[in-house]
Amino acid sequence: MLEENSLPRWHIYPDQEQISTHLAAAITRMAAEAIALRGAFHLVVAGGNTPRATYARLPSMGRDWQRWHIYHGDERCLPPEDPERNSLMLAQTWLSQVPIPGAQIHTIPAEAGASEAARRYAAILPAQRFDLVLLGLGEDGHTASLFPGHDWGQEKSSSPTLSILDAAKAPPQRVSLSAWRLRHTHALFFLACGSGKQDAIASWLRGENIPAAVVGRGADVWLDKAAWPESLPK
Ligand SMILES: O=C1O[C@H](COP(=O)(O)O)[C@@H](O)[C@H](O)[C@H]1O
Repeated sequence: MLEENSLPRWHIYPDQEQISTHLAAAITRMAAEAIALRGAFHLVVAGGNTPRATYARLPSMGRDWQRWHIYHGDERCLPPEDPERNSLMLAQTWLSQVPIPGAQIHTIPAEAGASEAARRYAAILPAQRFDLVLLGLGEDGHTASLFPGHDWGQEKSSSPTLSILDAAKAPPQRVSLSAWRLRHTHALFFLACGSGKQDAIASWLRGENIPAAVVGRGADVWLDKAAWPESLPK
């Protein structure tokens, strides 16, 4: 269970190849545990580029696909066929190759615009905790589409989905699950690879008020050596 006040656990791997293999194995293990305990696996997926290699390993490692339910942590407000859509990346790397029922793949209808899509997505989210939330890390410390200097929806009373109209990273219009909804989960993983993530990791370790640190209290953080700040011991 996610501890409100505990520190993250840092898991450092030599390279992205190894991290992807171990992370895909951990996801499929958690799926098997959730299915054995609760009959289903409710997973929130990260967008961006970093998780591609992990997702590409899942078709050959996962099983019981009929019991998987997929949600997005965030989406960019672009047409569904735009190469920058997180849903397209997920379909191309993983979901088109496995028999998860279409009704259990919950894409954010971001092409409808941020406000409308956030409103519609809030209505389909389950009341119970997710089993696993997988998140990425932006170079500025953002996670999902929760950006520094914005409202992250940390309160239980906040809307579970947020519409973002002026994101610091393109495209400016996005939809994100709130910080509270992302933390309403049995387990929380972050994935960060590459030297571009060093500054964000250093801010997190210094205890700065960045979205990843706020959402990631008590999380497991999977990273490669290149993402670990050079000034700190590995
Ligand atoms: O814009 C986004 O950025 C983060 C990080 O992406 P990456 O390409 O650096 O891995 C991602 O986790 C988020 O889902 C995405 O929409």
